[in-house]
Amino acid sequence: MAYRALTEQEAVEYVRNLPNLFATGATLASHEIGDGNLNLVFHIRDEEGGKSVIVKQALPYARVVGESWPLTLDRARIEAEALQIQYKLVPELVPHVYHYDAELALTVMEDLSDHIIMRKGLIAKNRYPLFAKHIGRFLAHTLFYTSDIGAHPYEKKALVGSFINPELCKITEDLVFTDPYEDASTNNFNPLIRPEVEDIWHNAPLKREIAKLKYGFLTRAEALLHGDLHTGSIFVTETSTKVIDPEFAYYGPLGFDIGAVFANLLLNYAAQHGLAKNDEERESYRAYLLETVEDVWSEFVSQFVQLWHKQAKERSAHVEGFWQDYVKNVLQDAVGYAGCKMLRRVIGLAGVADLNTIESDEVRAEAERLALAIGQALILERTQVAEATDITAIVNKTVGLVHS
Ligand SMILES: Nc1ncnc2c1ncn2[C@@H]1O[C@H](COP(=O)(O)OP(=O)(O)O)[C@@H](O)[C@H]1O
Ligand SMILES: CSC[C@H]1O[C@H](OP(=O)(O)O)[C@H](O)[C@@H]1O
Repeated sequence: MAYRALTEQEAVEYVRNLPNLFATGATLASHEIGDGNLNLVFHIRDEEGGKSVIVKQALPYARVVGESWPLTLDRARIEAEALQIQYKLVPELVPHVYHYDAELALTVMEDLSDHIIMRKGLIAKNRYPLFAKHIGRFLAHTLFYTSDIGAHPYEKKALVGSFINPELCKITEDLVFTDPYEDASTNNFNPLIRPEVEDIWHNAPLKREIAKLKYGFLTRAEALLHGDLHTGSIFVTETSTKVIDPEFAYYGPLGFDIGAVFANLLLNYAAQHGLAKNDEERESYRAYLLETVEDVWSEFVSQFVQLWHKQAKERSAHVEGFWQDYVKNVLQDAVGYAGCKMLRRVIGLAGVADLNTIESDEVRAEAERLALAIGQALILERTQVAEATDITAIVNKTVGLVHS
């Protein structure tokens, strides 16, 4: 069937014709529930039997802007293939793909509506005791087994070829690494923080460090990344974690995915200025978020190093001292990328609900100033970071400076 964007009814007819999903004649209800920046997402449910699926379809443009921003449909293939690779590595942490249709650029997958999008959960100040363990495992396994250390050299090169994702990478290159640091037309920030934003535009040492981080993103094909691992791409419950939406997947530096997780926890940390009901609640939730950042790193590193010792295919992996140097670089990259991702969410095109749900412009501006200060400190101080507690120290020091 030639490409066209489906209506809710057409999505029902589409899944009805797929084998082994719904009983013949089932009454299927369909709702378009997409709230992301790019695609259509249909939730389709058998009203009697209760079974449900998700149909995600790429539009030939970026939904958030409209037809004036054309965007490749190949992102649906990238997403479906990345989900399938991740599912093989960590099946409990990724939705099951039932069907992929290249012509229609759509994927039919497991419905995760019994989970909550983590960003919403953090805004509600929920705590997820197993999240760090789960996401540490997701990161360690997906990054290790697709890297030059854990994959066969031919397999790795073939994967690099399949995941050339130029248009989606260009979005990241522009929106994460370029536009926020100059007076770009895509920027969209609270007018009250213009002085702080202009300081960033004129901060030459900061821009030099961001240029280095961007160059790493452009050139270092280290592992198959999720590519956009923010808390809006993670579904959670108290006992389960599922990672969705890897349409930005490509071969890049490992620290980029880990940094995305750090950044989004720390954006919520900054937003607690306006989200928490009182000082006690704010401090307690912030402590939880910092502890989670540390736990994500320690879970990742312990699982990654274990895989390295037991499963490495690359012989140089066993050269004395190499794994320690490698892991230190990943942490410092993650800290730098976290900083860029914090700055882009405050200054650039696509903001985050954690900050945007703060109603008062003045209170939101205070939270945004803190996010900008933390982001800059992470970028500038990343090369001194040797363990995750150093991230906590940078955040605490920055909070002290902002409030002194
Ligand atoms: N597998 C799924 N199960 C349940 N809901 C989903 C699923 N995938 C996506 N959604 C819903 O659709 C929304 C947008 O999905 P997402 O993949 O983030 O789209 P986009 O690529 O446009 O950002 C999510 O926030 C979530 O509410
Ligand atoms: C014009 S795309 C902006 C922004 O949206 C993507 O996120 P998502 O698809 O999860 O909403 C990605 O972060 C892009 O940078």
